[in-house]
Amino acid sequence: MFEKRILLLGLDNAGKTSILFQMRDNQFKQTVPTIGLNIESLTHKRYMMTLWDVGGQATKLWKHYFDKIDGIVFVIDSTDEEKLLFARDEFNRLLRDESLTLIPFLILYNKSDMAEKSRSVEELNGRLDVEKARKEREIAVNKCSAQTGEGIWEGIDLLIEIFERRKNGAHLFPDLANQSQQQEDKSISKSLGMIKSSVAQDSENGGISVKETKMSTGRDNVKEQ
Ligand SMILES: Nc1nc2c(ncn2[C@@H]2O[C@H](COP(=O)(O)OP(=O)(O)OP(=O)(O)O)[C@@H](O)[C@H]2O)c(=O)[nH]1
Ligand SMILES: [Mg+2]
Repeated sequence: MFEKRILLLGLDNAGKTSILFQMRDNQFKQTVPTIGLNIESLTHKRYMMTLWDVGGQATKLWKHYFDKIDGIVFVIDSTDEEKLLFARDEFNRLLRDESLTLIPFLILYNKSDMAEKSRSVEELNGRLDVEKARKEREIAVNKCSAQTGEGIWEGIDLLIEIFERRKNGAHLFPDLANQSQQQEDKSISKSLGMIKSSVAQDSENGGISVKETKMSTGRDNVKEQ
């Protein structure tokens, strides 16, 4: 079983909580605007996913949840012409955020059940400039409806395909992945170096005093350079 932390982001009223409840309960439930967040852990295929549904009214607070996440599901109301521009701004802000450089995205164009108002994937992709963003980021896209449930799991499966590819060492942007790996390795060996020298100092002062220094690298088999 693989554990993944996934953030559900998007403007208020996009349908994040409705999607989360549909995934959890297999039915459409009435929601109220989210103040704070909802968290649900769901198992799908070989993945244990913890989904963090963050309220869309306070977009400035999103960054507090960026640490240690594996994917972002960005939900857009496909029927809301007026809000598309704001959604694009927020989407671009996420793409520019340095701590998210390697994070894959799934964009869900929600409310597809409102057939008359719901825009096509092609049009929405164009409005968000998804093709441009895809030049340096893995972005899956799907239309869905939290009301009928259609398209949600299909979208999640696309995200899982990205996780699977990466697990097998096939990163779509290997240069970016390597660069970030090297930076991580450097900062880890720097920390290990600091621990070593502090232990050495202690033994010079006569006696071995082992300091309680716990480190979590987040990775196994870290090689020192
Ligand atoms: N027709 C239709 N309505 C939907 C769908 N998804 C959500 N809604 C409605 O859209 C409104 C907002 O849904 P929420 O799930 O609360 O939206 P949210 O993104 O969580 O909003 P915040 O918590 O404010 O960020 C509610 O009235 C939902 O019933 C959908 O797929 N189809
Ligand atoms: Mg909500």
